[in-house]
Amino acid sequence: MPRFTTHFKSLLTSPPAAPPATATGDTKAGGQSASRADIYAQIRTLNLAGSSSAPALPRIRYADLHLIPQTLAAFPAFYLTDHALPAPPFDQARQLLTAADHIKQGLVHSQKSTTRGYNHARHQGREWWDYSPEDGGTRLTLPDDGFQRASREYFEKCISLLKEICWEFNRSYGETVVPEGAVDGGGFSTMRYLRYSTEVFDDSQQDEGDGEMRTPSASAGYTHGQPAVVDSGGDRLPGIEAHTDLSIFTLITATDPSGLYVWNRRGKVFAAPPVDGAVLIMAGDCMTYFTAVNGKSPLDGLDAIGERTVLPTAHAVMVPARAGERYSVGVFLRPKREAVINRRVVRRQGREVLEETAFWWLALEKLEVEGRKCWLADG
Ligand SMILES: O=C(O)CCC(=O)C(=O)O
Ligand SMILES: [Fe+2]
Repeated sequence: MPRFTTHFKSLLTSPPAAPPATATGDTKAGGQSASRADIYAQIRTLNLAGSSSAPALPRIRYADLHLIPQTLAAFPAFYLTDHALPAPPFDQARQLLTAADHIKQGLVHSQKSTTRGYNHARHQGREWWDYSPEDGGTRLTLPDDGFQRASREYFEKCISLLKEICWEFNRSYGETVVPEGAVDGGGFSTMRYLRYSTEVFDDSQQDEGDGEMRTPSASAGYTHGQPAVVDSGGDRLPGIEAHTDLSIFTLITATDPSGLYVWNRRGKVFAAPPVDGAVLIMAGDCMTYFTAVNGKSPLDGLDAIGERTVLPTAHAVMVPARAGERYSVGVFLRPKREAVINRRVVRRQGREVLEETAFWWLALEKLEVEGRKCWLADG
């Protein structure tokens, strides 16, 4: 069976199925997909010019959740406004990510989990800590009641909101898009505090800096080897390489300076700066499995892509040189490990059989992808 990587490559670099009539995000004339080099060139240009010169992402009010399914079939992400979420826990992110090294060391997961606790990977201009929801967020965390309360509250409220968006898909389409039991108890959801700063560069390995974003080689952690993001002058910038998230939905809030970019299936880049009082919502890999054409899977390539299919939001962070530190908080709604995320019909030994894909399989398969995450666009 061809690798998962190849299929996703073809999904994201081939002209998409016709968007719905109301869609405007994807209808760039010509329908040509952009190469990875084009996308990074666009991001670098916007990054230098300031994000206000980039096309804007749509804004949806909480009262209009029903607009989300059609919006996500047309745009790679959207802002949600007028929600009732608490203030994002940036102070908590700062508190943890600027704590003394010996404190951070005590928060590293003993089994080197990449989704629990303080990350053990080398620092490539960003560092991060993952909230562990088990036992009410009391594991691998700071021994501080205020910190724990604010983190738990933000995580739980965001997860409830993302679940509401899932039910909105089911309601809008009058059928089960997101299986009900998949996110019971929060599934395998988590929350991440990130800090982007030149202070956290790892200087043990230098890069020649030829103006390309780097695909880190696969390792037990997120990255190793070169810094992830290098600008055309050879400056290393805090950032995160191009990827999609292993989630159903991801909710992001960030401080200035801006630095997050998302792009659609035709390679049109949108800036996603922080917007006061709004949260940014992106689609994760699971949405493509949930919204594939009936009986098809993203593993079937373009055949799986219909009008309603939501592709995972490709995104990258590049913080402008000398712009100062950026903090962000990402909340990832994920299914339970054993949840079936897709059923497709395949021919085996001359017979048609129904094949089920479980979330744990997708998670493992994604770990196999060379470079782990940067497998979206050709180029
Ligand atoms: O910092 C951000 O805005 C994005 C972080 C991100 O993409 C991730 O952790 O998966
Ligand atoms: Fe991400």
